[in-house]
Amino acid sequence: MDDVSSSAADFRAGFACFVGRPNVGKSTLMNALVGTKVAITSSKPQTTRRVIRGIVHRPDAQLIIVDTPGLHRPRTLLGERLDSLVLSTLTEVDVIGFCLPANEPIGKGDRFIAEKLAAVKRTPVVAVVTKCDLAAREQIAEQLLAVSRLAEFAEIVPVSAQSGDQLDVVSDLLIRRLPESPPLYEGGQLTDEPEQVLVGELIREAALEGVRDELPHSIAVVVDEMLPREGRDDLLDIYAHMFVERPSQKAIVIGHKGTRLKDVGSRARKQIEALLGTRVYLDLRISVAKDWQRDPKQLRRLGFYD
Ligand SMILES: Nc1nc2c(ncn2[C@@H]2O[C@H](COP(=O)(O)OP(=O)(O)OP(=O)(O)O)[C@@H](O)[C@H]2O)c(=O)[nH]1
Repeated sequence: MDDVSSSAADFRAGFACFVGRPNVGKSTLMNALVGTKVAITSSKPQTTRRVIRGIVHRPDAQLIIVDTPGLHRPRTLLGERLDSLVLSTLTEVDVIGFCLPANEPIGKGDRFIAEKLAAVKRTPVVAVVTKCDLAAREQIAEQLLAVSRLAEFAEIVPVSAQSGDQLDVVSDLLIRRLPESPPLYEGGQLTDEPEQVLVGELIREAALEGVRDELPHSIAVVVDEMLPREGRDDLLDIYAHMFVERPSQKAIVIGHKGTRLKDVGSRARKQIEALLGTRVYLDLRISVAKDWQRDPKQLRRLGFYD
């Protein structure tokens, strides 16, 4: 049996979140740290709209990662809500990881976030220089220097989520800033995001595939129901609704004679089956919810709470 009393004394547990411009590799880094795919990654910005937690379990610590959407200037009501969500997350966590890619110069967006972070005085910020596999050694060195001039950071650490290089160092640096505390979650638990939300994200990801330029942020997904098929323990019925803002967008998602929608459904179904480890029947509908991004009532219905 483990000696619980002695290990509890040095155990650390707490919360971290990653911020950074869209597309800097926050979700990929979190997934790599946690070791399983819980957030959605894509090559286009702002796919992460919800706070998703992944948990790193170590013998000496438990690091609960809250993944935040890209911090950006508000453009729509949805944008404003996201930003206030991000800012309230920042004050609630024990440590913040500020991601800046190694292969792009520091820009306006990074400076904007650095300013916001400077206002959150209570929480230590570790600057994480991401995507180091994409940059040469000198470029990484220059970036580390540039980051050190950007603001005061508790630490600056280079990492590649792709190659796995320095992932353990990132964990260590974050964990060092957590309070001494017994574990907050049971062992083996990887995420406390309700499965329904993850399933919705997978569907949204499949629906955006190939049409991101036309419909960048105009698709929302609500999973109405997930339940085992009666008399079967190997099949799950999932009923989900996609919402777009205009009839023209609906036509794009459906495609010629419905071929695209069918394709979206089958791609999403495969991802969901991989996530849940069971066979899935997916009933996927699409509706127009006019200007849902600007309408507080619709936003609440679609799961974006105040
Ligand atoms: N080569 C390389 N690519 C990476 C690495 N980390 C992320 N990427 C790629 O960069 C792109 C963006 O990564 P995400 O993890 O979705 O970025 P994000 O910051 O979470 O983006 P938002 O959700 O838009 O805020 C994806 O195409 C990733 O595959 C890395 O370490 N190396």
